[in-house]
Amino acid sequence: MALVQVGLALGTYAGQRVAERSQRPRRLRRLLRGRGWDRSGRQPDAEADAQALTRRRADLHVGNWALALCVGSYALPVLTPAAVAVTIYSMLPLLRAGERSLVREGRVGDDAVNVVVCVGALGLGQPLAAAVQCWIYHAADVAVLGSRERARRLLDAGLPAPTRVRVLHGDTEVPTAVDGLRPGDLVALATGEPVPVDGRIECGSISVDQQRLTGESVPRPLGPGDPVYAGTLVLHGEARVRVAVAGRDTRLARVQRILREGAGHHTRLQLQAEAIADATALPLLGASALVWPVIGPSAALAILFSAPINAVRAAGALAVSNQQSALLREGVLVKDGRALEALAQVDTVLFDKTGTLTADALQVSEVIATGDWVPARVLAAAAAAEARLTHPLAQALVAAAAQRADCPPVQATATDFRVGFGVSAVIDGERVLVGGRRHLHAAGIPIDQRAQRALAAAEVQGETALLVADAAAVQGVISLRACERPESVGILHFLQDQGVAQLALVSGDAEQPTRVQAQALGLTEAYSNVLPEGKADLVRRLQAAGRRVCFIGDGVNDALAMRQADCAISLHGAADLATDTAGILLLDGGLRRLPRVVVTARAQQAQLRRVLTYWGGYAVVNTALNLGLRLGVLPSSLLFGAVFGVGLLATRAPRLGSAHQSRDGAHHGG
Ligand SMILES: Nc1ncnc2c1ncn2[C@@H]1O[C@H](COP(=O)(O)OP(=O)(O)OP(=O)(O)O)[C@@H](O)[C@H]1O
Ligand SMILES: [Zn+2]
Repeated sequence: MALVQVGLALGTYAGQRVAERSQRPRRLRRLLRGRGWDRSGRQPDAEADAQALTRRRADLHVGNWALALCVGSYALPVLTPAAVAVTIYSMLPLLRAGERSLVREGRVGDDAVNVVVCVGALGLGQPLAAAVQCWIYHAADVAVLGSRERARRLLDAGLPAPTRVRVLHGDTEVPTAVDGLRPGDLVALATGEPVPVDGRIECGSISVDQQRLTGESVPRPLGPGDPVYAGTLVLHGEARVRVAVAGRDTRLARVQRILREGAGHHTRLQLQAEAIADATALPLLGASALVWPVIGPSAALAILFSAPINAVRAAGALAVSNQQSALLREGVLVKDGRALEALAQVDTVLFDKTGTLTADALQVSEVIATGDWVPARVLAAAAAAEARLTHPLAQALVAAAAQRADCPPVQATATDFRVGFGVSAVIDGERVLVGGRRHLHAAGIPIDQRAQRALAAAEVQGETALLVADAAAVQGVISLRACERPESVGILHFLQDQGVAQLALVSGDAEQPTRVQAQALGLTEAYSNVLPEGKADLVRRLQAAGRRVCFIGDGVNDALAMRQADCAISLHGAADLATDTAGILLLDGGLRRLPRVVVTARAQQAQLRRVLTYWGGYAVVNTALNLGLRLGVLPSSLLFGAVFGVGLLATRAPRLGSAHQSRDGAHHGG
């Protein structure tokens, strides 16, 4: 009877494969047609995953029935044929996975173990054990794919998604589809409306809820000139917004794309667990065959339940995606789960100076003329040369010039920016340089005594001093002050308390201001005059000395160092997501969430370790019970099912807590 069941299972599988082969051309055609029709802009891989999830859910459904019928057949033996049939049907995906890894990849891995267990259990006349094994296989798949899908949907859920907006043509409002918006269009926004695009307010004032994008739960008042972003909501007021980008290019759309791409990554710990499972599959099968004559076929087969890789995979994926969604609700975008994993291990944190530990915006505190020019001309020339740059120094100069009545705007041409040095431009036919000492040295322009003194005077106060020169000599010194972020000192203390041994400031600025800033923050280590490649070298040196380095800074300017670091955190906000190299982005542009990220990273690591210990413990117990007490296939499979259920519940539990929190947060936000 049992052998008939095995024959039936293998026969059904073979039949299914033959039928599939004959259908393939038709499926291919359907697939091609599907591609052509798809204009929704969704990523094909996301779509494939969504389809896979639907299929796996159906498989799990069959698994449920198989389980129920097998249990039922103990009370009602007439159900046995149906139970066996449904169990065999539920087994087909496992057989296919086994065939794929064995035949196509030539690999004896966990899939092969699954097949042996299922077919073996049928052969021993224990369809229930086979059904349990199938059910766990399907449940784990659903959990993994489901958590990936959840990570993707993270931003969609509850997101205001307008379809029509009011576009202004002169003074008349024309209802237009969001898809038809173009950069430069003027859109009218009023209370209660979702912002459909990224743009700037032209007139009016509104307060917006941007919790979805930055985790900020307090409404933010905005006026003319302020940027607004798609995915936020107008809580109050009216405004006209000039569209900068719409559709697929908005910050929101880019965040969603990143989430989609990142959702597939596995953490190192997960990969390790899978590697172990794959490596132990063959020895496990061998051992089982070896002890067969001693402990009997049932116990020998039951030992194979000791490779719970599907369960480990499911628990790992759940742990990672849960933490990721909890963080996103607070405005922290984890692009890559591996960055969070690395962060848990970090013992050295390097900070960039401007915009990281200090506020983004600098203020011009003094303009000193040291040559023939008047101060206003020094500032006007500097502002003109920097006009097109986004560097914090450039923005400060431009803002300062705009505020002074005696600084009429002048035109610069042929501007050239050299990272870590400064800019040069041509103004009224004359070459002008703006930058630090390095920049002038490189251009061969001498720094005279007066300029030296002005530089030194600014730098002892911790200010960044820029030299402004024409082709022959220095014409003036502009000093800029950065305000510390109020939260910086507390956060540095927190990191020290968490056992981060080394904290240092790394800056391209001159020695004196860097040191003064570091002292003000209570940092004992500071590296100054470091160019971008130098920052990457520093990270490499520290790593060679056995350190695990986290670099926190501007994800675009410090790209080299960030790529080299074990973990990179960017405070660049989401302004330049596409070019940002950091694995973790603090979307509100501040450091306030950093402690939360560190705590979460460590919690996740601890959770993944617990998962591995839990299943490792189970493997040992199951092996011992079968070797010692000859537990057998059925009791062993029931034990497996019970341990799996408890483990899954334990992994899911924290999610309820964080979902609750976020609902509260959203409530306060409006
Ligand atoms: N736009 C600019 N205009 C003038 N000088 C500049 C500009 N950008 C950089 N510099 C010069 O290069 C130095 C290093 O700046 P850079 O932003 O590359 O380094 P950084 O390490 O990011 O600085 P920080 O630590 O202050 O953030 C500045 O102190 C300044 O002297
Ligand atoms: Zn910087």
